[in-house]
Amino acid sequence: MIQVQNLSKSFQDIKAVNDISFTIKKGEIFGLLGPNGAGKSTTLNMMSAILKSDEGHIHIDGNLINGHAKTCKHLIGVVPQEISLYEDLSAYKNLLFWGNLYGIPSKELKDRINKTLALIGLLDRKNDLIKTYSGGMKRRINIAAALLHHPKVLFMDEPTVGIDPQSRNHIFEVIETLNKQGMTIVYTTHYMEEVERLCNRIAIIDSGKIIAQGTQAELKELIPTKESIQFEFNLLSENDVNQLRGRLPYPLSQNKNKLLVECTVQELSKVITTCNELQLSVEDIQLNKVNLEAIFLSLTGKQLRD
Ligand SMILES: Nc1ncnc2c1ncn2[C@@H]1O[C@H](COP(=O)(O)OP(=O)(O)OP(=O)(O)O)[C@@H](O)[C@H]1O
Repeated sequence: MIQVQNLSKSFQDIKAVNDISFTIKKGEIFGLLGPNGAGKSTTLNMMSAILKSDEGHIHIDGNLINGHAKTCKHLIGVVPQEISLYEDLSAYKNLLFWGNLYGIPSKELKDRINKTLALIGLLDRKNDLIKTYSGGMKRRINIAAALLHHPKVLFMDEPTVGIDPQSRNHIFEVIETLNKQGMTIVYTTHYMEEVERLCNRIAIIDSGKIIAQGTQAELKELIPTKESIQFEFNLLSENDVNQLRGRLPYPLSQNKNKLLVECTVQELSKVITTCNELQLSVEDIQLNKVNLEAIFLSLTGKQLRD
């Protein structure tokens, strides 16, 4: 559905996007994950023809996009980072305004607005002024505005920044419903939990470059670190650790009363049984998962939210 080839963009001497390429299949939720300033918005702005690229090509549903805003208009729905609504108008009137910009016939538009408001869970608030809405509700109206013209793909630029957890969940549910209906979605964020929950495939972007891409399982293969489980005991002597070493086939490392065992969750019961046999009382257990944060750290030497 989407092909991005060797895309680059500079602002004076800042190389905001540096020779990136990726392909997105129809019906996928594709995540662009990276810290602030990584180049996510610049990429999305080029993909929606808001910005012209210096180099490279973008094709969406067979159409060459490269700066052709007209081609994009009906193909793409864009949910920008900023809320773009009139505070003194109701949600319904805001959506009427957006729908008219797309030339949707008025009878059809009313029906679409009601359906879209129902989808985002705000039909009962449709006549309330936007200024009475919470930040999260405004975001949901922003999403509705991007859907009225029935685009084939939806671009969402950090749609959950600065909103409460309940609205965040609501937005996730909307995204999942849209995706089930077949919508292809490009989702940018610096929250790894969001891409872990939502995205089929992910490109990790840093300093304008894609440093890794693939499914979560593929990305996890990129680093040698395995899952590990940390046990905390009431008391743990060197002799206890030696006994555990003799009985367990996993690498162990001790730090005072804590023991790091390089095993998977599936192997946890074996460790607990052995601890019970040795009469070691486990106080706490913590799972250290190989997540995207760990992958980012391993590939760049820094935290996602540095
Ligand atoms: N219009 C512009 N003029 C000058 N520099 C820009 C412009 N837009 C973006 N940049 C710079 O390009 C780089 C990438 O910015 P971009 O907004 O694409 O990053 P991002 O990953 O979306 O981050 P954020 O989450 O902070 O929006 C940054 O160094 C930014 O300062």
